[in-house]
Formats: sequence, C-alpha cells, structure tokens
Amino acid sequence: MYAIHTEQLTKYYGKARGIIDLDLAVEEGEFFGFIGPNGAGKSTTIRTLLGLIGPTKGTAQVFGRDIVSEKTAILADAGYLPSEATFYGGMKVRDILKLSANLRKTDCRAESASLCDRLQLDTSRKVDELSFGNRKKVGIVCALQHMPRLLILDEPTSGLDPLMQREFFKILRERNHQGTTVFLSSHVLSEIQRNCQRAAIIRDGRLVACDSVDALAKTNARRVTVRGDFVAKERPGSGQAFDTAGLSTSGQAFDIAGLSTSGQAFDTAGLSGVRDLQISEDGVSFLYSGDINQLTARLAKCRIDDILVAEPDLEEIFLHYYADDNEGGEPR
Ligand SMILES: Nc1ncnc2c1ncn2[C@@H]1O[C@H](COP(=O)(O)OP(=O)(O)OP(=O)(O)O)[C@@H](O)[C@H]1O
Repeated sequence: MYAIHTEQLTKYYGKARGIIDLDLAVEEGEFFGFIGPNGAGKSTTIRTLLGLIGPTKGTAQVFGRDIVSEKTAILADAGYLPSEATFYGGMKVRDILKLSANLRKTDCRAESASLCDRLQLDTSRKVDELSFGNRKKVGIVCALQHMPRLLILDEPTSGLDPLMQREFFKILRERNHQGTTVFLSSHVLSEIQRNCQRAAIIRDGRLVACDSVDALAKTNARRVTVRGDFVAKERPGSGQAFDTAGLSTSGQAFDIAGLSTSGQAFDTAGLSGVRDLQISEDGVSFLYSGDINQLTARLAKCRIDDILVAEPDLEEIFLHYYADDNEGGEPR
C-alpha cells in the first residue's frame, strides 16, 4: 500500500504558485527524501497532504485515505514536525508534551521520557526560555511520542547540533526499521543521501525527478580535480586579471579559459560541459560532462601533478537539477 499517493496535486495561493501537478508515490515503510530549495513547494506539499490547507486541483491519499474528506483520520496516523514549530507561551516543556499526548488520546509517557532522555531535553524549563534548537527538540518529541505510522518532517535538523542530529537520525532509522514510513523534507542533501532509500526533487512547484538516491546521484558528469602549478592569467581582450572570487559554487556554467599552468594555457575553448569551477591554490576542480578524450587531450599539453576523476555527490547533482535551463540545466 502507498503511504502517500498524489495525482496532479496542485495548490495555488490566490494567483501565486504553491505546487503544480505533483504526482508522487511513497510506499509504506520507505524512508523517503523530499528535496528542494527555498520556495520550491516542500511545505505546501506537506501541509496539503495533512489537510491543513486544501488543494486547488488534483487528489491525494495517505494510507488510502482521501486528504480532503478523511483528514482527521490521516492526522491520527501521522507525526508532523513543521519547519517552525510554535507553542503556547508560558508553558513548561512537560506540560506541552502532555497536552500533545492528550490530544492523541494515547499514553505516551514511556516513549516521551525515552525521547527526552536521548535528545537531552529538560522538561522542567519553560518553552519560551528555550533556544531554537531545544524548541525544535520539543517539536520532535511531540511528533514522535505517540509512535505514528507515518512521520512527516519538514526541515527537522535546522538548529540541532551535530551530536543531536546524529541521535535524531538514529531514532528515525530505528523507527523506520520497525515499519514507520518517514517522509523527510530537507535541503541538506547529505542527510538525504545518508538516510533515504528514494527521493523526489521539487523545483518551482513541480516534480523534476523521483528515483532511488543512488540513481539520482548517477549522471555521466564527473567531478574532475586537477592539481598543478596553476596561475591566474589575463582574460583575452579584457585587460582584467582573471578574478576567481565568487566563482566557486554558483552553479553557473563557467569557462576556464585563462588559467595556465607552467606557462602552458589550460584553455577550454571548444571544450563544452565544464561547470561549477572551483579554483584553489594548487589546482582546479570542476564538473565535466563533455567528451573525456577532449579533456585529456587538453590536459596533456599542460604540466600537472595529479588528476582525480570521481562521481559527483548528490550536492553536485542538485546543481544540475537547479541550473537555469538556458545554461544547459538538464541533468546529463
Ligand atoms: N501563505 C502563502 N501565501 C502565498 N504564497 C505562499 C504561501 N505559502 C507559500 N507560498 C508560496 O508558495 C511557494 C512554495 O512555498 P513553500 O513554503 O511550500 O516552499 P518550501 O519549499 O517549503 O520552501 P522553504 O524551504 O523556504 O520552506 C513559494 O513561492 C511561496 O512564496
């Protein structure tokens, strides 16, 4: 059975685009990643699935239940961590957790105590006095303490320190092994890559890819790192020193004409498929999706100390999916 199934799910806020024609299928028991930059539509998707806002068009079911007509039953099965959890002011953490458990009509005391212990959450403090990270932990316990069948987590790790993030993902993996479906919305790609089996990528409100994390990370682009005695050279005709400041990760297509090594120009004229150029003191690194023979022929003219050609990680794949279309943005 699908934990989540959407068909052409669309949400407009007035005339403003939220999500458009989203077709998504998440199997029960999956640890599923939902990736997208700010404003892509992740929170809109989640709020629509939970019946917190109504769709403009399309349909969706959670465990086979319709998100419009059966939203109360859906909420009973789900644990939801919003990206910014807010609580009633003046209340102690323990009272908030109790209130949340009472709303579920479930005795959550044992699980709540275990989660608070593992996340080092002091339940005697007033919630207003807590740091952002500690308030996040309160939201996590509220979402997890009733052992829901589906966890929907919207940017859960923002504000958590690395040790707490590690413990949090350990808890999620344990739950997933017990059968809980985890739907994790994030723009931290390393956590998607480490934890999720499959992931969907959303861009400008539309799904642009949905596959296993391994498959998403596979393109014929390679991260090429060349070490050598590279020096900045004048750009032809510009009269300006080749300024590398700010060039590193913008995701735009760069040409690396103008770099030279030991007097030999490392010139990319006619060499297409160079992106995401990063320049360091002892070399260059870039994503390359062109003809490898052309690259090696070009490099053969230069004196280099070392070369590494590796598969890009998910972070770099993401740049492909988000590059502007007029910059050859289709992943290759
Ligand atoms: N209440 C609202 N009224 C009008 N437009 C909205 C509203 N909420 C979201 N939007 C718009 O819908 C689009 C998707 O926003 P959404 O918050 O779903 O993105 P997101 O991927 O969750 O981003 P973030 O990572 O920043 O939270 C954005 O263009 C946003 O401006």
